[in-house]
Amino acid sequence: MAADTSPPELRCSGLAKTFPGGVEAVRPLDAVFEAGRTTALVGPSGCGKSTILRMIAGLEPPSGGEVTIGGAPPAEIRRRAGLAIAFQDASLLPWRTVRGNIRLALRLAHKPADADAVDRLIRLVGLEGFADTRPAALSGGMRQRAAIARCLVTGPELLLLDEPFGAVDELTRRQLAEDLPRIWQARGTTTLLVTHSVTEAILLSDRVLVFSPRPAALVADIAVDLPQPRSVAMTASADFLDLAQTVSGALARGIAEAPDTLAAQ
Ligand SMILES: Nc1ncnc2c1ncn2[C@@H]1O[C@H](COP(=O)(O)OP(=O)(O)OP(=O)(O)O)[C@@H](O)[C@H]1O
Repeated sequence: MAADTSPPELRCSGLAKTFPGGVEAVRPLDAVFEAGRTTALVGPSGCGKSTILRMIAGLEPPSGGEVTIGGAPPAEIRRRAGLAIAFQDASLLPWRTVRGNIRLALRLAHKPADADAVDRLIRLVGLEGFADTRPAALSGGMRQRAAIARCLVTGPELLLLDEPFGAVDELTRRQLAEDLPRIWQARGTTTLLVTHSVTEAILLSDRVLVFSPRPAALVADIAVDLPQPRSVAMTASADFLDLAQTVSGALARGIAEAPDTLAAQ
């Protein structure tokens, strides 16, 4: 792999956000995300996880601190189309088919149209038979899966996933949880994943960051040292259950130590 395409290290230094109206969403965050690793961000609803992801993507200006990706501001990785983001509301272009939306991502990233790669991803996310369907004729979960395929097709260096499986049924979710890490690990993609599911966080990641209720403050930084590749069957193992208890315990501690949370939500 050429040096300029190797996955970059992501660094948050004192990264903080207070919105102009005075809502404090993110307490200063110092974290380094190693290249090629997957980190899950978990925390109570509304704590500030999406705000962190948006600041990392350069879509929301921090009110304090900074984000650097490979030593440069987020605008740089966006300029070279090395960043892919899937948010909860899969924003597909309504007038394009599934295949058309995925191909467009390649075109916008100035990458060659690889019809085989597009079809492989469509199959991987379980949309075989819907390649020529427009978003309006898909379910919410199918749209999310199309958006995930669109993110992956460009082979991003940095992948930001915000509750990407929110509208996906349990069976497909399990399948995606097994299949997707294989893709991004094989490519050495640095991945950040926001999820409400402790199981998903552990299954998909090398590391879980647990945040307090708003304003999001880092409560725990937990290494997930389970072997790869992982399968859903592992969720019943003693090691997995131990980790799940550690993450749930940290979540509970964050809530207990933020007594003014309910009033502030
Ligand atoms: N543009 C904005 N202006 C003011 N407040 C905002 C803005 N965007 C988000 N917030 C507030 O910041 C807080 C954190 O929101 P954010 O979406 O980051 O939380 P989250 O942890 O991702 O939530 P969820 O898990 O429910 O998706 C919320 O209280 C939200 O209302």
